[in-house]
Amino acid sequence: MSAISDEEVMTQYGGQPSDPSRASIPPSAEVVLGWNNLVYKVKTKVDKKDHWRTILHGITGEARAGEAIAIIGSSGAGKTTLLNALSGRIIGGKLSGEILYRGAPRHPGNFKRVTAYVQQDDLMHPLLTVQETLTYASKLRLLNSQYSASQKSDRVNAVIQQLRLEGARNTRIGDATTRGVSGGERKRVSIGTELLTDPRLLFLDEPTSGLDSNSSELVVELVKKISVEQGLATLMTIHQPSARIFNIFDKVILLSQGRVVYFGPTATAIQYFADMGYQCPVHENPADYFVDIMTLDYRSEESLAKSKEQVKLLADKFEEYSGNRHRNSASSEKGSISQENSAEKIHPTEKKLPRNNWFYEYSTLAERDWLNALRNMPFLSGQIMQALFMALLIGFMFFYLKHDAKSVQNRLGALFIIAVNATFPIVMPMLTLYYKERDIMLRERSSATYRVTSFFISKLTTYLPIACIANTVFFIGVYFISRLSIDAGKFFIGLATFYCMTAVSIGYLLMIGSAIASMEVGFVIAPALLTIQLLFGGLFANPHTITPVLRWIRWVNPVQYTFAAFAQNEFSGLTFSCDNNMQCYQNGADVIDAYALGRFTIWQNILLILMLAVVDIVAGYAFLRWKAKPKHIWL
Ligand SMILES: Nc1ncnc2c1ncn2[C@@H]1O[C@H](COP(=O)(O)OP(=O)(O)OP(=O)(O)O)[C@@H](O)[C@H]1O
Repeated sequence: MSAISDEEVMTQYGGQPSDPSRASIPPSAEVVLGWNNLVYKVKTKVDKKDHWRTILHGITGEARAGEAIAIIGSSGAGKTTLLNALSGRIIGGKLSGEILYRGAPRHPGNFKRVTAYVQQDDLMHPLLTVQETLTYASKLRLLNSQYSASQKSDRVNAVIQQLRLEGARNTRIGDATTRGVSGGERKRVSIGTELLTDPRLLFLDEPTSGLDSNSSELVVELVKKISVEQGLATLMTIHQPSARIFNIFDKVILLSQGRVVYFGPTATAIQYFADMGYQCPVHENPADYFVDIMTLDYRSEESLAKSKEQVKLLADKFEEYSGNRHRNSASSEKGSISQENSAEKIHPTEKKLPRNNWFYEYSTLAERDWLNALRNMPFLSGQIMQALFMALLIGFMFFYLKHDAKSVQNRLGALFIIAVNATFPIVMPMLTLYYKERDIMLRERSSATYRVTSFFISKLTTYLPIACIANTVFFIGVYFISRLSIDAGKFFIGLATFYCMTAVSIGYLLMIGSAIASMEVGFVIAPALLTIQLLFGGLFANPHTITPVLRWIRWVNPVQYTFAAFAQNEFSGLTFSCDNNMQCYQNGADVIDAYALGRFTIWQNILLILMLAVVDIVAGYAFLRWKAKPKHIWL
């Protein structure tokens, strides 16, 4: 990392940049992105009436190849909104104006291919190493028609080298609970996954937030260097950069209250403000000084009015300076009056992007999912340990069932608990995993990385076998310790029924996790619905006696079908010895009749369970598709 002394920094503002990598971009460099008179409004409520609040007021500018531009402003100035508008990621509200990519209107599908967006929070798989993260990203994002496997691997190595990640190559990403790479390295991996595709435009939202000054400087320096080397146009929002970081940028957009107060070379910013009477003190960080003079001062009514006036004056002066004032205000008016004429447009369907074939995508995702699952020891051991523990507990609770009258209740109890064990212990831990992975998927999908189907099927084919393995341990344990019918046919039919119930639970968790955006809400709804399944499962209340208003629940209750199948399977052919003078069930058929569990045959019950599994899985997929659908406003 090249070190710049503070004095050098100070002298550079008025003079020539000293580092060749920071040389000004030639004016002949291609304009990669141009934007003209961007106006963005959102609907808010004022005194219970709808009111359109303008967030961006007619913003104009351009980004050239090789140029790194900082968007600076105080909190709420509109930095992220501007970045999102330029990168095509605005959701809701009305956006008008013009954005051109290499002089032509953008097409959502094509634009995504040439842009990279690094979000503020780095959502990545914590158990994968840096190398694995980048390798899977390269497999998923680079087209097989353009890159061979070895070229993909070369690309990963090049990015690791460019972003100085060699030392962390084999370190896991980590998260709040597992130690992994440092914050700076994590940010660089995030940037690396975006750079793999060799984009023409790079957007970064607050890439230095949460990093110490050295890591922040390294991130910005590397981004600048890569921009120059690859002819990338880079735009990043940044909150009060240090003087050294400020100096790395070629240009700066100073935003206040959604208006541009300055857009131009970083090197001339000090002089520009000095000419207006705002001289940055010699030892003050210019970025701090600029943010200071363009921030509203809420300490008193008087100071607020004064600062508002100052911001207005600065923005007006800049409009005058840039020669855009007349055009901007005229079009801005037009934008605010005419909704119909605004360029607001939501593209529900994007032009089809070239993609790798479905099976390649699926197998890459499934490989990544299995790797993550096998490394997730707390989860895996938790699943197996709970299966073992519950098998022992329930097995010994109903230890060595006999064939007397008392065994009927115990047999029913054991069968019901087996059915229930395919619900809560499967759904709750896997739902936590699914929520995390779904969010990573939504992030990765926003860069058009892969299809929703390949993600969804990959999850299904990872979760289901893991749940079935844990459930097999449980089933074998309970079955033989409690000594349910020792008959191979009955054992395997019972196990098959149990697997079907497990499939319903996996479908159910995928449905809840896809339909309900918030994990907190999902964690309230999922157990509540499972409890209803349990209550109406056929053991606590006889289905025939339940009030007709609630009786329909049995039709959609997999626990009831599972319990009925288990009971028929277990009780068929059993006879019970009754004590003298005691009323009791003579045989299994009496039990099935008494509990109204014989409405459907075993195979019909299994079919109904499978149908419910399919309904849950299809509904889960439909919800996820709907969630993953881009809802961006496009210009
Ligand atoms: N969809 C929206 N609905 C309502 N208000 C919005 C919306 N989008 C942005 N805003 C408002 O616009 C202003 C600018 O938001 P933006 O996130 O762009 O600010 P920022 O400069 O990035 O701030 P920070 O540095 O705090 O992230 C804020 O006051 C924000 O509340």
